[in-house]
Amino acid sequence: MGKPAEHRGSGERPDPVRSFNRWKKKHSHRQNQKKQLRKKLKKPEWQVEREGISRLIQNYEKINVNEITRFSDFPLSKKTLKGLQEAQYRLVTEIQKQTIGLALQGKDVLGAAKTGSGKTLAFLVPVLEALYRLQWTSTDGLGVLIISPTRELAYQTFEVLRKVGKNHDFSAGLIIGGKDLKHEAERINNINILVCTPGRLLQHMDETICFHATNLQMLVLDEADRILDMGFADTMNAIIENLPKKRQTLLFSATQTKSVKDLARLSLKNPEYVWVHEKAKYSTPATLEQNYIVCELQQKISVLYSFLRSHLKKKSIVFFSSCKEVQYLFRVFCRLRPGISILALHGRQQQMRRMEVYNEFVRKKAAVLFATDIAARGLDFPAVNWVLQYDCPEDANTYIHRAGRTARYKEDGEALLILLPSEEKGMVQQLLQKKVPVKEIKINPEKLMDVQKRLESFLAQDRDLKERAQRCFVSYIRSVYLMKDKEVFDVSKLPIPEYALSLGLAVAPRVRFLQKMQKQSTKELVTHQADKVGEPGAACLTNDEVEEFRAYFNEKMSILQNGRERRNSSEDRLSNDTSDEEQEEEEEEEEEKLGKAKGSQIQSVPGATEAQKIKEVPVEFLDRDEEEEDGPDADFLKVKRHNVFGLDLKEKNALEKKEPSKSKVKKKVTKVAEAKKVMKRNFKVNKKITFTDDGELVQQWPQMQKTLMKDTEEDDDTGGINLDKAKERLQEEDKFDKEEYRKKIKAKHREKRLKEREARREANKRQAKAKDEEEAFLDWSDDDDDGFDPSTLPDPDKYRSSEESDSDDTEDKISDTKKKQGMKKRSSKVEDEGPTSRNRKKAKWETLEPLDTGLSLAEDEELVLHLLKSQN
Ligand SMILES: Nc1ncnc2c1ncn2[C@@H]1O[C@H](COP(=O)(O)OP(=O)(O)OP(=O)(O)O)[C@@H](O)[C@H]1O
Repeated sequence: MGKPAEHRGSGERPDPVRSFNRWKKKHSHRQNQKKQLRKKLKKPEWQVEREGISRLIQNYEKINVNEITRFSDFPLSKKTLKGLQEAQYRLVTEIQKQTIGLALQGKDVLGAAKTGSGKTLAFLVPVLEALYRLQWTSTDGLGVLIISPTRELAYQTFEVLRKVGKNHDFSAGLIIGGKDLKHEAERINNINILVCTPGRLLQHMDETICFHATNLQMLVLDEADRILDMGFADTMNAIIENLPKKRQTLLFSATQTKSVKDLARLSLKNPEYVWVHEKAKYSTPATLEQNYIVCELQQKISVLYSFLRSHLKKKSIVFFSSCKEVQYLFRVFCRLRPGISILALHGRQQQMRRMEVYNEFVRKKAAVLFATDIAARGLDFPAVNWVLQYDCPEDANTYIHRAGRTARYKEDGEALLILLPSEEKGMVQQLLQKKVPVKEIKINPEKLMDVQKRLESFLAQDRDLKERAQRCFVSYIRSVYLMKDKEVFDVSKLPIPEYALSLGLAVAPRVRFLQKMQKQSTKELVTHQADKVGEPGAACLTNDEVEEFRAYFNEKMSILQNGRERRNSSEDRLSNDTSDEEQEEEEEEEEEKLGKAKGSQIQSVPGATEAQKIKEVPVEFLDRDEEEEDGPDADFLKVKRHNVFGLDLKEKNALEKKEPSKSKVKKKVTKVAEAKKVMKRNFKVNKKITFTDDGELVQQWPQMQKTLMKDTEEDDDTGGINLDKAKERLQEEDKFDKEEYRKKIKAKHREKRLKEREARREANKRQAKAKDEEEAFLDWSDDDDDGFDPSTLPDPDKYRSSEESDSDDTEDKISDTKKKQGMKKRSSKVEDEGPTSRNRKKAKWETLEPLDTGLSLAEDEELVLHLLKSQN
């Protein structure tokens, strides 16, 4: 093949193998020559890299934001671009487009963009490029510090960094606490890019000897406004003190801080402020549908349950205001079995558990995550359909971050906010001001499932769960009480007893801070009134004014009074800080006084069943099959589009107000009135009676007064405490007790003497029998001598005191006396023995106190004479 036909026949065909070998030789020679030439011309790798870097730096100035659509349009290193491509990031988002260029140019940047818009890459790409530019190595130490407000967010950022930076040679570390500090300290010095939480970082700055940040090139604050707010202020100040002033700083958040003070603290140099959605109509993603419902506090659990039942195939996050709420409701909902897997994430969990939950929720397709605000910022759980804000967020910014856990990067999502009637006005106003488009929707009352009874039964069976419910109760009320925005959060408007019932608690636990608040407001009121009275020319209070004051006071204090009433139940006592019992007692005393001052204004807690009735009005009980699917319940919130039933919760509540239930119109009963009622009926409250073995009745509580004074009956009718009378009565009681005690002791002594006499008589009889018996006894005493231990002897002092204190021990003491008599006998035997042994025994006995037989002197003498006689 390949040769002309005429040559074939002639036989001069060249050998193809030979010609190939010839060609091969030539070719390889040429290749070798080329190689050698290239080798001569080739620059070292570092040099090539450096040249590449300088080309990149030159291109930084040429970056034109308008021309950028892809990451590759930026002058980025091949290693970074490769990492981005491998992670499927090609097109840039708006915040990435606008900030990466500025950051590459070495400027300080404040970047703000809606949730889920890709801020993480907007700072990670410049981070990698910054160190690449400087050809950073592990020996150069810490080059970039990325601070996140929560452990989960730091972990997530670290994971993204690992993904996009995998082609670089830098070392990256995650320092978030919950792990061994020593273990971290060993590695921290080799880390080039450190992702951390503020607290743990400061701990290392303080405690890890070799750790320093003197070479730091860049500081990144993710969720900057959160990190710079009051909660982290001190920690951040301390961290910043340890950082070099000459560095680049990047701040990112969906809700940006503009506080000049904060920025000055961070020593930013002419920062570039980039708020990509500043001119957008809304501050939340366009793909996020946002609604709110208004419902009573006591209905919330049922609303949540009904919501979950109607979204069984969705992925949702439910936000609560406190860890203890999450802890309790997580347990309760697991028991309620709504038909969807439930997870809980809060700050009181162990770090390992937090990570497990985080990863589990990332993996799940349909699940619900009960979380506190630690999950509100930055977390990027994939494909979350719903965000339900069970408790009203602290402010509009918190709302934006929470809601932003759904509808991320071009995805759809829905957010539902549950508001109490008292929170609605203030919160909705704030949201609208922040350009958050929220609409009110209604719950379909027919789909609302009441779970209170089930909760009650869970709590009746499980004491631990009950305690959790109590903690949840206090914790929620405290969270409302501590909120800064008093226009939205008014603790005095919370229906406390009804809320307790809705958690399954029959009695609302005591809430100490409310009591303190009560005291404070009382003081304020009193001073206010006193000022009024003290004013020159101020008229004395009229009856109307007194009534007005009462009404005002009543309204303000009703919650606190309810709390105090409940506190009387010892079983349901729940103290927030149980450290100071005395103080508690003082407080109780003061409150007693306060109670007296308030007189008949004290409002009683509505009975459990009554409150339940009120609560149950708008709720329909639907006993549904646990395993029911999405279908039948799916229209739980559909009424947002059409209020098909023409009746919403608000209207129902209004109806309720028009036709108040019996419990509502019921006259308020004061403690005094209740006590009088009880007395009239001649009841004895809280009386504990036990029966002795002989069937005798013994009243254990309240302790019976033994010295009944004649005027007791009269006194009781007057109500209150007459201190003088009480004192007298106590003294009388004291005398009576002493007298009784003396009698008891005398009787005991008498009994003892009789027994002794009896014993002596017996002994006389026996002596008369024979001397042999006596010798036998003495022999036994001698045999036992070696094993004798003086410590077994009764302590005469003890004997005396115990004799006085406990009559039940009489028998033992008598036997002790007998032993002592035995000892006396033994000692007389010792007299008969040789000098050495006698001395030894003596040494033993010398340590003993003179024995007290418990007999009178005459009787003792008689006994001794008798014994001597019998020995002779
Ligand atoms: N250029 C991109 N191309 C494709 N996906 C991207 C890009 N940038 C970011 N994403 C994806 O968008 C999602 C949201 O990104 P990111 O978590 O950075 O948002 P964020 O703005 O920081 O949100 P938040 O304000 O809630 O913290 C992530 O899943 C991320 O992988």
